[in-house]
Amino acid sequence: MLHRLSKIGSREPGLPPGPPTLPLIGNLHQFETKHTYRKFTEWAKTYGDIYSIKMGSTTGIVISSPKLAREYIDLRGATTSDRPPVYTDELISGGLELPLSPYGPTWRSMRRAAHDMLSPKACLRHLPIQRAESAQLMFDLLESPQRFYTHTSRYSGSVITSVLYGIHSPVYENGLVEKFDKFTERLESALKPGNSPPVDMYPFMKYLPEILGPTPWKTRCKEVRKEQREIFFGLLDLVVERMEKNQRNGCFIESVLDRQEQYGLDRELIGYLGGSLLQAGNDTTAVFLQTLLVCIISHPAVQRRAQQEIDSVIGPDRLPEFSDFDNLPYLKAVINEVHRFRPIVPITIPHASTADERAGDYMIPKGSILFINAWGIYRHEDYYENPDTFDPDRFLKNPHGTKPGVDPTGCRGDYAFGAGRRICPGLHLANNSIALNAMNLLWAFDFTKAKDPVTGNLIDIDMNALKEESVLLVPKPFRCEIQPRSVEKAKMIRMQFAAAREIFENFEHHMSLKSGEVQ
Ligand code: HEM
Repeated sequence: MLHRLSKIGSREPGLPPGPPTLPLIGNLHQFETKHTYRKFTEWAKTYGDIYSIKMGSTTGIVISSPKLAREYIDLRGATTSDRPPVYTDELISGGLELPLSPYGPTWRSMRRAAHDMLSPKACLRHLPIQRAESAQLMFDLLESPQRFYTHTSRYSGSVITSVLYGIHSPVYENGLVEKFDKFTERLESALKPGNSPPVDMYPFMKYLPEILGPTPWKTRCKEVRKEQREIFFGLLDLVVERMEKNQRNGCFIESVLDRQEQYGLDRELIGYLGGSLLQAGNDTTAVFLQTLLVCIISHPAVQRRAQQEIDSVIGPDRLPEFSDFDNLPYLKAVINEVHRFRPIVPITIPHASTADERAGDYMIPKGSILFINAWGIYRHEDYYENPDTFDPDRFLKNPHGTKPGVDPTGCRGDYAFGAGRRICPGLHLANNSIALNAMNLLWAFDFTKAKDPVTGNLIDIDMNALKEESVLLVPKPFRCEIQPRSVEKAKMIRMQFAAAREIFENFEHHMSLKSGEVQ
């Protein structure tokens, strides 16, 4: 027994190398949960593209090159697509939230249904919603530019509530999107590793506190579970109610309810399927758009060049169309560079292995946690010239943005969306939103640093100021100036927004239903 205890935390023979460990805790003392991606990237410079860390008795394998991500995650999907157990999530959602659910039949049924809404072809059907919502985003920015933060959040949330539940969210404050954002903060706090004992690494701790006294972290999980179920199943009931009143609008949950036997999903799973897509898709696009703004305001020459390209292809007399994006190589390069420079989920969501695997001379044991270090991949000096510099041109010189002569195996622009069988299923929907809004916003507005009212000096944006509580890299709200580029463009935006009413009406039936607290 003592011998077994003394081995906890130490690196077993055959594992890839890694930082020195301490008994019982392994490497846990060496990284804070807040900026794990930075520590993981620093270690990759010392221990290589694949190394191991110990977290108690659990083994973590950190992968920090495109080649190895392809080899171990993409190509070995059959054994590297599980998720590590998260006890707090089990208490909250019983493992039914798609992004954290174990790799198995339930995950497969949910993922198959999600694909029917999120495949590239299905996403073309969602473009009218995205166009209308983007028209509202531009209108909102004309009316109250200083609230660009909540406007982008409303955009992102309203697209996903419209596509999933057929619910347009016309305002942020006191509406469904704000309610859900606030709930997400409570959920993230309940799931945050430091906010509960490390029960996943030391499972006996699950039972200890109950013997010793109150367990506020468990109480918090129960409260979050109750709130989550009220939201998820409240939204599901709203769709059912609307269908009973013959007020269908072709949303995703309607089609899942129509085909629930074919998908093998009961009411419980449909509730969690819709809810987890809402959870995963609600704020991610907004965070990307906020990050894009941070980057272009801090790099005015990049903004000017993207606007010049848009002006030469689209001109001042019409708004951009989705099809214009193919003719805007520099804007595409800017978007790729934002994903590379600041992947908003910097170590993606950890995968877990379900069988022993060999990695060259090393062993990856079954049950290891696999970290795809997207931040480290995109900061890899063998692959990228000056990786810490924001430079969209790298993607014009090479489709992967890499240095000349680099082996392109595994090089992709979308590690920000993860890898393998768990890769983000929302990436096509997100990419369409990003393309549309990047074109619209840069066609319509100039984004500049704010001026200090006293000194008149321009106020720099601190690119490293991030919201502490989120698991995503979310820029802290920052000050900036947003001006329409001409009076004529402002007029066109107002007309486009007025025309969008026709689309929105179809997604506002819920406002006449009795469960009308959803706004
Ligand atoms: C810029 C926007 C987005 C980014 C950067 C992003 C990023 C990610 C990442 C890194 C993962 C983990 C992948 C892995 O485990 O390898 C993920 C998973 C997921 N994302 Fe996204 N995402 C975005 C937008 C969306 C949207 C709009 C939706 C929904 C419509 C969505 C739904 C999901 C779901 C359901 C999963 C879990 C997949 C699974 O475990 O099988 N995401 N996303």
